[in-house]
Amino acid sequence: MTSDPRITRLPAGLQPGTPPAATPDKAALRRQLLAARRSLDPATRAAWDRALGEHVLAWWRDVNRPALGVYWPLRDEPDLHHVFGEMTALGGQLLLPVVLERDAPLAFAEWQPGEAMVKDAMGIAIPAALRLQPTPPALLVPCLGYNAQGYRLGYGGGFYDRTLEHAPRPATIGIAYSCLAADFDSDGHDVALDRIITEAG
Ligand SMILES: Nc1nc2c(c(=O)[nH]1)N(C=O)[C@@H](CNc1ccc(C(=O)N[C@@H](CCC(=O)O)C(=O)O)cc1)CN2
Ligand SMILES: Nc1ncnc2c1ncn2[C@@H]1O[C@H](COP(=O)(O)OP(=O)(O)OP(=O)(O)O)[C@@H](O)[C@H]1O
Repeated sequence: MTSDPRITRLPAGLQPGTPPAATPDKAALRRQLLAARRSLDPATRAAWDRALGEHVLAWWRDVNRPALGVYWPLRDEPDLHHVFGEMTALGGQLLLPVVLERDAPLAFAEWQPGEAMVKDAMGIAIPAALRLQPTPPALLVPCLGYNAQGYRLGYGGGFYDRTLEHAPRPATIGIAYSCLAADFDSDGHDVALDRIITEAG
């Protein structure tokens, strides 16, 4: 097992550390980044998830907040399940995002690692016993892509942006593999994340 980026199989023109050229077409960029993430070698992905988990744990030990919004990985997003137990042991309540309606902010539900899950209408895993809570003071935000200014590209629902436009704005940590760095312009409604954590730190 290795974290050597040379063993990844990325599409031509999308090698680690080489952001793709700026494109005005976010749909095309989403397809490109989804393909890049899907094509990651499983051993590399596992090593990167372990490294990401360590960085997130170190951040969580420092920030000392009562609750953290995490995510259940979708479409080859980094999987941080291996550190969620330890994060709970450190004292924080974990919450998962829940889409209650389109064109609206996310809701958040209390979640304990290991509890029963169901799929919602969009096919996203949510706790079977939905215990809704206010937006947490800190959020891990999965990024399909991210740019040098800390803006994120998601799946096009606008849910995180609509969540972050409300006060009090949570501390936001974008989670991504470093090969998903991209060059795109932010839109007026986009909210920059406080920090992006990748496998590199
Ligand atoms: N792991 C994880 N959970 C999450 C999110 C996430 O980004 N990651 N979300 C973060 O928001 C919410 C789900 N958001 C989603 C937004 C759009 C689509 C979706 O299928 N979009 C269509 C295109 C829609 C359009 O262009 O209008 C698609 O991709 O085909 C799926 C989930 C809540 N849970
Ligand atoms: N705060 C907002 N107010 C109004 N419309 C918004 C807001 N945020 C996003 N939108 C709209 O939602 C749609 C998707 O936004 P965007 O492309 O930024 O999604 P995304 O961040 O990739 O998706 P997601 O957060 O669900 O993963 C766009 O049509 C955008 O105009």
